[in-house]
Order: sequence, then C-alpha cells, then structure tokens
Amino acid sequence: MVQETPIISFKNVNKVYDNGTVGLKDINFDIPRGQFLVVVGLSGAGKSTLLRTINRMHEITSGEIRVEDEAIDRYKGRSLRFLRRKIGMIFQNFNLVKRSSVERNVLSGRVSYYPTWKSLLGLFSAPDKQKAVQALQRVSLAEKLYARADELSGGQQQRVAIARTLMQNPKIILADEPIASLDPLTTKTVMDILKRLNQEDGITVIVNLHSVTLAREYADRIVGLRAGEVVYDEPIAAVTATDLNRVYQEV
Ligand SMILES: Nc1ncnc2c1ncn2[C@@H]1O[C@H](COP(=O)(O)OP(=O)(O)OP(=O)(O)O)[C@@H](O)[C@H]1O
Repeated sequence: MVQETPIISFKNVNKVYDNGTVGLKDINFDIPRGQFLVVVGLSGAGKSTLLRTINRMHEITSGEIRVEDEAIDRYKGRSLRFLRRKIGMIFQNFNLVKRSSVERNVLSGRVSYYPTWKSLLGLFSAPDKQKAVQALQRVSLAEKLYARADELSGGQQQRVAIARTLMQNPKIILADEPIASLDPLTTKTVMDILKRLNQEDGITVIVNLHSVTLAREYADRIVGLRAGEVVYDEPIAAVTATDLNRVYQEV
C-alpha cells in the first residue's frame, strides 16, 4: 500500500528558550493528513510550544519540521505568509478585536489575501463578505454578523474565531486550549464544530487539552507530553486510562 506523505512531520526537534528552559526535547512524529490529534500534558509540558512551532510562531533550536513535505525552517516573507495562510490558529482567549463587529473579525481572517492598505480600510470584496456569512453559518452564528464581538458569550466568541480561520481555507487548524475558559455545554459545542470541520472538510486538527476525558471523546490519536518529551503516542483505539496516567506522573 502506498503511504501518503504526512501533512506535518517532526524530525529530531528541540526547542530551548533563551533563558535555558527546555521547551521541546527530541520530538519525532508524523501527523497524517485529516487526523484529529489531541495533545495532552501537565501545565508547562510543552503543548503550546509544540503547536506554535508548526506555524513558526516559535522557532525551533534544532531539527526539522516539514509541512506538506517541505521544510518550513527557512521560510520567510512570501513563503512564511503562505504557510500561515494554510494554518488556522485558535486561542484560549479567542483573540478577537472586541470592539469590532463579528463581520469585521471574520473578514480579518482574509487579510493575507489583500494588500495592507485595503485591509486597514476594511475594503473587502463582495465575494469575501459572502464567504464570511457562510463561515458564520458553519458555526451557527449567522444572525450575529453585525453584533459587536464583546457582546457575545465566550463560546460564541470562540465560534467567531473558528469562522475567522475558515476564511483562510485552512488545511490545518491548531487549537491551543480552545475550551479552557468555557463551561461544559459550550465546550461541547466548540469541540463538536472542530470535529465536524475535521470530518466534513478533511482539515487536520491539532488541539491542546488539559482534559483527558475530552481528549478520549474527540481524538483519533492522543500524544502526551511531559517536560518537553513525547511520553505517550497512541491511536484512540489503543488508549487506556491507566496508560494515560503516565503523562500526568510528576517528573
Ligand atoms: N517565552 C518563553 N520563555 C522561556 N520559557 C518559556 C517561554 N514560553 C514557555 N516557556 C517554558 O517552556 C515550557 C513549556 O511551556 P508551554 O507553554 O509550551 O507548556 P504547556 O504545556 O502549553 O503549558 P500550559 O498547559 O500551562 O499552557 C515551560 O517550562 C514554560 O515555562
């Protein structure tokens, strides 16, 4: 059987912060296209660091990361912009412009397709405005198009953030603790949306979570980090609660 090239590949990746803290230690694994991967681990285990190396928000110290079979380490300018265009990112605190409308926030996911002056003036095309409506429909928030972002609940703001990433036509979505500030019901709504985008659009989704219960509910595969190292990596069918405890043992 011909194996498809992984969409993301970590090869001997190390990250040491300027102050000497080890963020990642000899990371080696591949992520197949279309996988829903959940990364778990204690606070400080390196989950955010790992996620942020994929779109070069954090630089690695050594090793290589490949996205769609290209080493991304040397990307700059246009190639870096193109990389970031195909990778959507969702944050714990939503990162919306709170005093702007939902429409404007969603359209901002499209800025890399415009010259800076046009995006600053909010000169988005009619097709992109239509696309924003469609993106909001995907997260069941079309009726909030003209609301101000800060009028929305946390869960709704996170859904706007997801709609914003859809404007990029992402191949990959990175979600860094996307439900950490949400209640259980809203958590389910947000996780269900991510799962649907994964299943219906084939978007590769990588989510950092603290909750092992949620990880088991949504993941195709769970990777556990401890002190910057992969200490667990199993497809969901092989995951057992006892095994997962390993991830949470103190070093
Ligand atoms: N900018 C930085 N400078 C120095 N050390 C950092 C920096 N960012 C993170 N670290 C350290 O790197 C390690 C990994 O941090 P990281 O934020 O990736 O962990 P995490 O698993 O995402 O934690 P959390 O669940 O609390 O977000 C920690 O020891 C952290 O203190």
